Amino acid sequence: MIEFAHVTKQYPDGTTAVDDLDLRIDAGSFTVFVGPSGCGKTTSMRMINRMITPTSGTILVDGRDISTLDAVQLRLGMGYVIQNAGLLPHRTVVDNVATVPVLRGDSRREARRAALDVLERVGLDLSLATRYPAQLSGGQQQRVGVARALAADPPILLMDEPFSAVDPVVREDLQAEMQRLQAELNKTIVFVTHDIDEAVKLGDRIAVFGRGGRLQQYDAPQRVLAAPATDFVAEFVGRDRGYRGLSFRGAEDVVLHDIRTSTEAGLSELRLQQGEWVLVVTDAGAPRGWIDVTGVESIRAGNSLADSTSAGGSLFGRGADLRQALDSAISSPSGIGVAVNEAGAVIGGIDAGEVIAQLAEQRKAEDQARNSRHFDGQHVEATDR
Ligand SMILES: Nc1ncnc2c1ncn2[C@@H]1O[C@H](COP(=O)(O)OP(=O)(O)OP(=O)(O)O)[C@@H](O)[C@H]1O
Repeated sequence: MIEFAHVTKQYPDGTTAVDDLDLRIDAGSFTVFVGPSGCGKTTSMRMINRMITPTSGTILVDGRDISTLDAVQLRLGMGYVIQNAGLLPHRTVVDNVATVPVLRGDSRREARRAALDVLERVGLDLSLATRYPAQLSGGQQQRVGVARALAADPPILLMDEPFSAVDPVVREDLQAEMQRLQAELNKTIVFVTHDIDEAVKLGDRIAVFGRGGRLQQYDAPQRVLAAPATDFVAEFVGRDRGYRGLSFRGAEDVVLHDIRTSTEAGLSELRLQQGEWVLVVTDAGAPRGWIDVTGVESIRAGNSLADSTSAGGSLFGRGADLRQALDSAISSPSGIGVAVNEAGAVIGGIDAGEVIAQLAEQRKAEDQARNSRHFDGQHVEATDR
């Protein structure tokens, strides 16, 4: 467990970067520090590994005041990942990852063998292990950065905007990888980002920092979205917080309808009215794109399938949430969101109205549950009297 008790950091020029921070981070939790630029997230994180010393207050790790511990020993128990990975340019990937275990006293051979295991664990192709960092993509470098931080198997992982410099698609991959790794490793992770979507996606709890280094709210992400503690938090999480909140609601109760589908070979038989859409699928049932009457005419005129169909919207599968289901419907040219099974074959569709109806049902059930709790409370009070 990591505890901040009345921690303040003032820089020599008088800037208060962190103001009276009180925070308890449970062991094994994924905690995200989020907030706009300059609100003290990085300063707070760097005080955990003593790269920065607080002006006042105490930080405890597993009950021990870190100012009384040896800084080098302390850091050996904390992996540290930064933006752009911070790899040593003149060392190969495998030697970058082996750095800390070697410092800790492992033999180079042992450390390299362990490094290869960790590289595999973070999803890096082992053929890249003998390359130098400059010969990797940004996303690959970031995976190596995570592997390096994990190499000495520290109980705590500090990650400072680790995915900010990579493109959105790679970033989603890395986020998914982090979620998978955390489920496997159960580390205490502190993660800094200014991106509320990233915070909501990754955090068990998120700490929202405001201007002047003051903590505004420390809560589960769904609570931050549903009940912002201050106007600042409401403003920071943005106007579409209701939409983001959909990601905490499962789509398993949404009823799927049959969708009209056709294989490419079947298209010549197709008779469509204006405004009707058919989903073109492979022989195995995987979606290839939507086609309407204009597309069918285009096929008959000899154009290719790709030139005659509209690319499908996002797909959703088992375990999807309402946000993914709604996005699938909204992004689909036909207005129908497509659900697929694990093999990628179409199992049905929904329209946006049905997702909204599902949301209303879930809310009604929650209201009823809340009301029945109130009644129970009154009942207890009445009999107590
Ligand atoms: N060495 C320093 N000397 C003086 N002021 C500093 C120093 N380092 C940071 N600050 C100031 O402290 C405040 C908090 O900075 P910090 O880097 O912790 O914020 P942050 O929330 O991590 O921001 P960002 O997201 O931009 O990295 C800012 O006003 C910053 O300018």
